[in-house]
Amino acid sequence: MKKILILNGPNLNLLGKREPGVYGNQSFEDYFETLKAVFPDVELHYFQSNHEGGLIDKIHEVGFSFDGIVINAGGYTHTSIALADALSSVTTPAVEVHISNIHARESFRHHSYLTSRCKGIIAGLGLRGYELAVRYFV
Ligand SMILES: O=C(O)[C@@H]1C=C(O)[C@@H](O)[C@H](O)C1
Repeated sequence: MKKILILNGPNLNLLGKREPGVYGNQSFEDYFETLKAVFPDVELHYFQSNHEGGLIDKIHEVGFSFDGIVINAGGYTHTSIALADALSSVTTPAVEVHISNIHARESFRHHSYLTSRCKGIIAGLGLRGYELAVRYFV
């Protein structure tokens, strides 16, 4: 059975309440239940942290045994060389996801330190982007 980690960064614990016009009105916990039903034969794991080091530790934890990482690093996408290095340090491939279209937003969101360390990026498709990213690995 394929093992996939969905890794969410800062402020994504507030999905459903946080800027619903941008990020939607569904919590990730609710969405994750739907996602597990879409992929009954995949071992889906979900971890969220508001702390850069917590995200890095999780990448180290799964990065030599899991089949894929789906990462939405939130704001750390645009700032974290350490997270980019963590993705480069492990063998598990990653797909980057953003709920919003970061290229249609403020210019500071247009650059990602992570994309060059990922197989690809899905942005602007809402929570559906996570499903599409998991589908890449199964
Ligand atoms: O669209 C998203 O999921 C990303 C989520 C965030 O929290 C922002 O900091 C990013 O800039 C965009």
